[in-house]
Amino acid sequence: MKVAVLGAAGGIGQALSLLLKNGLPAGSELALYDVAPVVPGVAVDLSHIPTAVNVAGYGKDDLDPALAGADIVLIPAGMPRKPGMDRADLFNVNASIVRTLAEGIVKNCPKAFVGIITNPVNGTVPIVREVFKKAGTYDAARVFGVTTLDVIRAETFIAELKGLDVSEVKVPVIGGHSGTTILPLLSQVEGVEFTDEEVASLTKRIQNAGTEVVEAKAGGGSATLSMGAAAARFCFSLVKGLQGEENVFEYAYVEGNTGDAEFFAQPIRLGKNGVEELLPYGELSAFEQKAKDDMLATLEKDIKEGVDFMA
Ligand SMILES: NC(=O)C1=CN([C@@H]2O[C@H](COP(=O)(O)OP(=O)(O)OC[C@H]3O[C@@H](n4cnc5c(N)ncnc54)[C@H](O)[C@@H]3O)[C@@H](O)[C@H]2O)C=CC1
Ligand SMILES: O=C([O-])CC(=O)C(=O)O
Repeated sequence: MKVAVLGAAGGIGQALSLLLKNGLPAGSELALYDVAPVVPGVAVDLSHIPTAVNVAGYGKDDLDPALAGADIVLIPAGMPRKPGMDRADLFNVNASIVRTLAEGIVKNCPKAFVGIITNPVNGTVPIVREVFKKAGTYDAARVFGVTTLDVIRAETFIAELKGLDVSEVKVPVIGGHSGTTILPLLSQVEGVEFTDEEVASLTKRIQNAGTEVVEAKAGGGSATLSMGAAAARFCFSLVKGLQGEENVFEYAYVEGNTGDAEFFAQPIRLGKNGVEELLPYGELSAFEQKAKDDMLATLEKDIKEGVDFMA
């Protein structure tokens, strides 16, 4: 198993790479690519951890060897938000970074599973699709916008509020990955009752959780450690699917079949081909239905921005 992390020297990249070094199956290869000159040092640093995962660092001119033969590519490369910015404000800088990296994937590992973390996820995932389509290598079952952070936040906040064991709390989060496009389905959380006020305030907190971190870091960036944990969880699920394990489920922003928007986070079953099955998100409460109806225009605009960038 070879996993490449593109943007590996950044805040997310380093946290994620640490978790992968400790958690990938024995014999795996971890390829760390970044344009920052510190990346070989990050690789040397990690290589001193005693696990049977081989780590190699690749500098800015070595995208091709970093990607050669990769089974999974995770992309946290690009600029994070500062206070006062929306994720959409990152589009101009990050769109071309994602395009270049996607072109590298086409050239070196067109069959890899690709997890896109770079914001704005609503628009960067369509860019990757367009690059792959142009090259004739697109397979919707292998391209994922990573929205796992929304899921783990929802689980954490609900467990805290209700005094539950967080490992037992499961929360569907559908839609996109910014503001109101993030839609937690609190009506489907098993064994918990919420008042209308709790539904309204929890939904808002989950939607604004990224901004909560951006403001707390006060100009020092956005979520990196929780995102590292979220991306590692998603990667380990991809690995389990690839290894033939059954019943591996996650939520991700994919070109799916909900009929809501071209790309939409929905439940998926993972397997050897990536998305093995697209699952329905079930029944929505009146509150959730309205929230979904209200945000679809924003999500569609974000998707169109990504598609238009490649036109
Ligand atoms: N999907 C999600 O839930 C989340 C997404 N993010 C996004 O992840 C991205 C990265 O965030 P951080 O790690 O905090 O930023 P960071 O600034 O700490 O790290 C970004 C890294 O990308 C590298 N980079 C820039 N251009 C590159 C290129 N062309 N090729 C390879 N590497 C390149 C930089 O050198 C840097 O090391 C941001 O766009 C951020 O908004 C952040 C949190 C959650
Ligand atoms: O808020 C941001 O800019 C980073 C992010 O996507 C998140 O933390 O969910």
